[in-house]
Amino acid sequence: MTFPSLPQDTQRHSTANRRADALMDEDVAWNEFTDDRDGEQFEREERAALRRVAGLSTELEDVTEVEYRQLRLERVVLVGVWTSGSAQDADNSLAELAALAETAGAMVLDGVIQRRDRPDPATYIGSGKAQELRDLVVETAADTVVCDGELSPGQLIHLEDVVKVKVVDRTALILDIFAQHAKSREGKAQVALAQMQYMLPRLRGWGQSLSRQMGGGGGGGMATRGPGETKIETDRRRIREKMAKMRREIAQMKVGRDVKRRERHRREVPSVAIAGYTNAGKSSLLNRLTGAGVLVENALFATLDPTVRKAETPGGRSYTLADTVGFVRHLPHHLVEAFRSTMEEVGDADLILHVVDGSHPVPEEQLAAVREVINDVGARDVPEIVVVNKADIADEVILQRLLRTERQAIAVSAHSGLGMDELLALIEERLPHPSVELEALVPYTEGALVSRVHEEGEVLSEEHTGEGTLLRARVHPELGASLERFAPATRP
Ligand SMILES: Nc1nc2c(ncn2[C@@H]2O[C@H](COP(=O)(O)OP(=O)(O)OP(=O)(O)O)[C@@H](O)[C@H]2O)c(=O)[nH]1
Ligand SMILES: [Mg+2]
Repeated sequence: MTFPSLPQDTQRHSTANRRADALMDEDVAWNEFTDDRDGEQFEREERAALRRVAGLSTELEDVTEVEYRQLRLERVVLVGVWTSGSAQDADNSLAELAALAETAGAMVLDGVIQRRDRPDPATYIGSGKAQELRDLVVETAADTVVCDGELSPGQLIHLEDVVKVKVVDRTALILDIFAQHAKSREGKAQVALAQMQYMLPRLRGWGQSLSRQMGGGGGGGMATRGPGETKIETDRRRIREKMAKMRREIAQMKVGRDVKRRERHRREVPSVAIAGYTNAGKSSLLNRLTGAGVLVENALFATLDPTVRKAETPGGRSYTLADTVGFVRHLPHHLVEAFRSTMEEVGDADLILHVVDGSHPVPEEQLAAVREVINDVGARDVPEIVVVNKADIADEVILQRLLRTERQAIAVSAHSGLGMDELLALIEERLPHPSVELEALVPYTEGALVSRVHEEGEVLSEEHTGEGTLLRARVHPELGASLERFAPATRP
């Protein structure tokens, strides 16, 4: 499946801004939400009931599938609540939501932002504004509203009641993109686990709606409980069982990866992890540095499965270079949890290349969002080089600002190759040095050992003598042990 390119449509953005202005005034009546039912709700209950039937009639695997297939969005309107920061921040956040929606395959028709202290506990935006949003939905013939945040199950339902089309939140959208992009068995399992975690509390919404429909609703025992609710209990239990099974499977897959990683450790091959915000150019950088041929796409989260490639410093030392999952602001917590084992690659690295898109209006926000996750997976102490990418199209002022404020930063372009030699030299400099320094006179019959010193260690000097190769080098302890017997006889 291919994804549409990111929104270049300035027309749409200006429409979105106008809309945003129109809705920007403080909504004073934010707590006027009441639970009055006026008959309109049946429409929503009907929709919920329809979705429910689709889920009921199939196996549990299909509940997940059905629910997420329905997220294949068509015509969407975006809505955000702006609680803090500048108007520009709010616009950027909505522009990012637009990019996410388009990556998921949706057509973005319009976007609105409401300024308020906090999201409305009942309907996310204020109830008055929700009505205006309903008008916008009708006017644009949208079939879905996407909210720029994580909504409670109740908020989703109440807002659906007002706008009368499907409402999804940022979390569901990101989960959906991840589900579309995961390729490996481990990646797919991780996403499925996160989806189930997200769905679990949201099944309750259907339960309430069904019990109301059935005239239930009280806290009665078995006898008064509607059949729908019983079914939901069964579903919940089965989802929990499936989640437990999934966790076990993921833990097993992790064992395989850990073994490989331990092997690299034993041989002390240094590891470099490429981390960074989604679409920053991480895969492009990996390709440029190693010719790896990893999928590059102008879409968010093109890469979900970590690719590890072998690379060499200009001096000939081997190291591994790993491409990783991109980060995004407000990455759903379930996903961080689910991808924890993958993210541990970053925590375990000897060096992080933190790639940031220099052509973004505020790259600092992306740097901060990524560092939050890096800290979260316990990689705080791993040395970092900030690689400011897309220098070919970046604003010079922003580039200079980043290079000034970041401790160790370098401007590059994965496209043009600008800065690559400097970056390679910098990586070599920052890689950890092997711990054993020694001198060895290796006979010419042991050429393989000399090659290993070049590949796995650092050669400080090399001299070809009558008796063999005289090396001064830094190597890891294991290789040091193999070289012990060739220690040159100490001269008097
Ligand atoms: N102009 C310019 N574009 C670049 C550069 N590097 C990458 N891009 C473009 O940026 C987009 C994203 O590149 P990727 O390498 O897929 O980014 P990524 O960080 O791996 O993205 P995800 O895997 O989706 O998180 C693609 O359209 C690239 O062609 C660069 O140096 N200059
Ligand atoms: Mg990528």
